[in-house]
Amino acid sequence: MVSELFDESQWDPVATFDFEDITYHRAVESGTVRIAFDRPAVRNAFRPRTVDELSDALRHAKRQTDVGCVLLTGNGPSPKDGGWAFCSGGDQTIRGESGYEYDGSEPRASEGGRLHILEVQRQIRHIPKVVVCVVPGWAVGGGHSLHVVCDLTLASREHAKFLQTDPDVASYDAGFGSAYLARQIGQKKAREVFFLGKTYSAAEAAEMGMVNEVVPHEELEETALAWGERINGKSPTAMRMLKYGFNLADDGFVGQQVFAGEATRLGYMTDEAQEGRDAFVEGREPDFDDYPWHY
Ligand SMILES: CC(C)(COP(=O)(O)OP(=O)(O)OC[C@H]1O[C@@H](n2cnc3c(N)ncnc32)[C@H](O)[C@@H]1OP(=O)(O)O)[C@@H](O)C(=O)NCCC(=O)NCCSC(=O)CCC(=O)c1ccccc1C(=O)O
Repeated sequence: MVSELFDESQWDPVATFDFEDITYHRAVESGTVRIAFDRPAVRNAFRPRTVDELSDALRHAKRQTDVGCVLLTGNGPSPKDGGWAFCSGGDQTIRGESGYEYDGSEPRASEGGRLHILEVQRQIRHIPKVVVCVVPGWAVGGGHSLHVVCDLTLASREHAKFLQTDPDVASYDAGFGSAYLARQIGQKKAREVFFLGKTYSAAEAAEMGMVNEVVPHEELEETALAWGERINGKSPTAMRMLKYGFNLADDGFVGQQVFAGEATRLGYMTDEAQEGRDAFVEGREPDFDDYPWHY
């Protein structure tokens, strides 16, 4: 069983990979993929292997031109105690002096401690698709930050809980996890999340503006899939430009670069741009007379 909420008839495994810490599926009937933490016994805490796998799955999803929506969730419940989690952040049991450490048997063990969940945050931020965080239980620490960076968050009414423990374990996401959270819920509330470390229910998180919708636990994944279908019905170009437009001001020059790159792609697709290319290739002056100075 992948997860108690997972409907096998709606999904095919993505065969390219042999993941250990996550599962990766593609919807049978729509351009939606589902990437899920699969360490429910530790509330889906991530270790370096988990982060590598997440990164590989996101890189693969990015390149699927018929996929418009990525669902990021956590499998469950825990076989130990039945508890549910999206993700409880970095696995504290393998945290070394300079980051989270591979187990000695893994090929990358010699690389030392890693903090590369931040690279995954940037992948989520830049992927030209809508990423929906589907929260079936705890979203804590680095798991909370992942929910913050996703485009939308859908939460289980009964089991979703939101908590920032970073300062309890002397960690600090001083990037998207805190500063971008403040954009979502306001400075006072974001500071409360980190400085008081209170646990918020799904309803409270929705009230604060960091969760889009709260649904009964049993309906979580079917609602997420329905959101994916809705998203996939829209114009890919419009959705991509909107995502990058939403990101632009907060992401500085990188935000501008990503948005401008897509604007360049649109430019390349015009006859006008092709005239520029053809003129160079044919060794003649370009003739842009047919192309108006639009206003
Ligand atoms: C998540 C809890 C609130 C759940 O509480 P509860 O339901 O009572 O369950 P427990 O009995 O506590 O837990 C069950 C079981 O799971 C183990 N476990 C839970 N979380 C972790 C974890 N993060 N690491 C390792 N193991 C975990 C727990 O020990 C139990 O095991 P048993 O063997 O059954 O006893 C609660 O569990 C909790 O508070 N967990 C810790 C949350 C936490 O502090 N997370 C780390 C925050 S720091 C972080 O995530 C850093 C991330 C990062 O890489 C980063 C780096 C640089 C900049 C920014 C970041 C960033 O934040 O993203």
